[in-house]
Amino acid sequence: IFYNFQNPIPDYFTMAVTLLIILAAFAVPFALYWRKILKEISNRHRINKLPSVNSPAYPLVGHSYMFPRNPDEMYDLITSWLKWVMREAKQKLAVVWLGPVPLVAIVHPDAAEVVLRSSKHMEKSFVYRFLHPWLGTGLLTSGGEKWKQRRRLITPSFHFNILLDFLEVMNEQSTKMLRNLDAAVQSGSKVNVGRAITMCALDIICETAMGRTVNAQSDQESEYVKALYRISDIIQQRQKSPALWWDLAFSKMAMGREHDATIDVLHRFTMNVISDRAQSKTEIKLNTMHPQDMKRMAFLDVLLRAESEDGRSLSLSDIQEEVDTFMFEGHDTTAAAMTWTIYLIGRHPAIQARIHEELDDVFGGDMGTITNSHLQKLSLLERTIKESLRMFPSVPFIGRVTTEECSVGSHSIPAGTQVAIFIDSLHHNPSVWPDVDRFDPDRFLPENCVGRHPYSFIPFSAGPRNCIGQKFALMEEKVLLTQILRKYSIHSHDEEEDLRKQADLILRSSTPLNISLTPR
Ligand code: HEM
Repeated sequence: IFYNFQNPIPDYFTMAVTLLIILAAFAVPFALYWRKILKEISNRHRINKLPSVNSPAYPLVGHSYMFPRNPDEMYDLITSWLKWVMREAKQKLAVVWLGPVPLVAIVHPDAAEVVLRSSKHMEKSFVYRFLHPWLGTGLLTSGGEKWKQRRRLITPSFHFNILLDFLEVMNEQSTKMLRNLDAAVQSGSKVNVGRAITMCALDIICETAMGRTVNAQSDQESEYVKALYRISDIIQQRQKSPALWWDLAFSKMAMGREHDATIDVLHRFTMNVISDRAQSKTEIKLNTMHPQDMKRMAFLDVLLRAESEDGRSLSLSDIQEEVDTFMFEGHDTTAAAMTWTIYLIGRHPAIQARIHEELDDVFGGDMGTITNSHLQKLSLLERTIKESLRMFPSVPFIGRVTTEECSVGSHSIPAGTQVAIFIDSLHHNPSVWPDVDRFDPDRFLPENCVGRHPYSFIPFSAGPRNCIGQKFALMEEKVLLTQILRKYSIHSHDEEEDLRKQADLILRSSTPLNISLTPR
């Protein structure tokens, strides 16, 4: 527009103005954001010095040109890259470029320790934001001061006395599960062990978190149960498909509207339960309660009585965030872990025979209530649970953002970097675990753990932001597995080589596991 076609001799004034406008277009943002821009350039420079995976990354698209069309195959691709990083490149971390955004993938305990042990890198990465509409910013998703206060307030809910009480719920619900399995075995119909375990774990978490039974094992049509499964599905699809990331556009899509309606069902249910329990709660405060008064309290009841040092308590909507978080974190994780354990036991008859022997020693054929003193004696079962969490960790990776620069050996990770600790890869790192693909519960015998890096086995994460529910999870796993194994022999028909891991929010098999039960 500044060029005069009638008179092609340059108009110096116009040219000067044009030049000034172009300079201003660059100079103004630079003047405003020069610190940020220089920092970003320097960060990119440092990230480019970090090891990467065995495929080239290109400007702007990064490694995304390699990403499979089917998002379910994405995990396979990343884990195969990380296998190369551990085995061939022998590195502790590697950068994967998600388009223009670098993600530092951690596969070695030295690097995991740097991120997890510090109280500096506790902010969660961007993928957790898809959980916010449902879970708000509860313990799992919050950060900073809010997380610290909540963690302090919620920790007493996992007091040993309260967990012991939950053993009663676990016994009752798992007896129902066994009855359902017995009926299926006797009728000769195909037994879906994974489904039976999952519904039982759901009944347990509903009763322990909210003090309310949803009877998932008998009523699979419950509106709440259906909503719980649907929302996990939708969130998983969102996480995997960048096309669904933009909130405004998503809210206009059919899936977005279903997402909102489903969350509405979940929130209405939990808020009703919370309001009911709040009205009926006694005025006794948690720190002045006698253990006897705590009998059969749900997490929710404990939260209603929780008080910080300065006398502040949680509001009903704060409690809702936490109850929803327990519902999300507290059953699919344990159900996946138990299903994998059953699968592995069914593939390894020699280990199964030893577990049966241990159960016979402890119970002497008694099929009655399982007590804490029984659980303490089931050391092989516990090692088997750990080994299966090593091979198939329910939470296969966790994401953080570094809040300040940190170093792993000679590598430096700048502040503000997205980091993912690939627990599944770290648990298969041959520099830590000899014969990584072999199922061997005796790796966890005390004498075999001597000298092992404390961050080499982290199914429940580690450091200040580790899983608050790990004791609950191990107790539940032992109870349900004991119920099944006291009575049945297990046979798993799928070969290990035919399994495909699918990592959404939770690590599962991409197809239902084919497992049969025979009375012992
Ligand atoms: C086998 C079962 C389980 C596994 C493998 C597991 C694993 C994990 C992992 C890896 C984290 C860290 C997540 C992150 O940093 O993003 C976590 C956090 C958490 N888990 Fe679990 N979990 C299990 C069971 C449970 C149960 C039964 C509950 C509750 C009853 C629970 C409640 C939580 C909560 C509230 C957090 C957030 C803790 C915080 O950030 O302070 N988990 N879990």
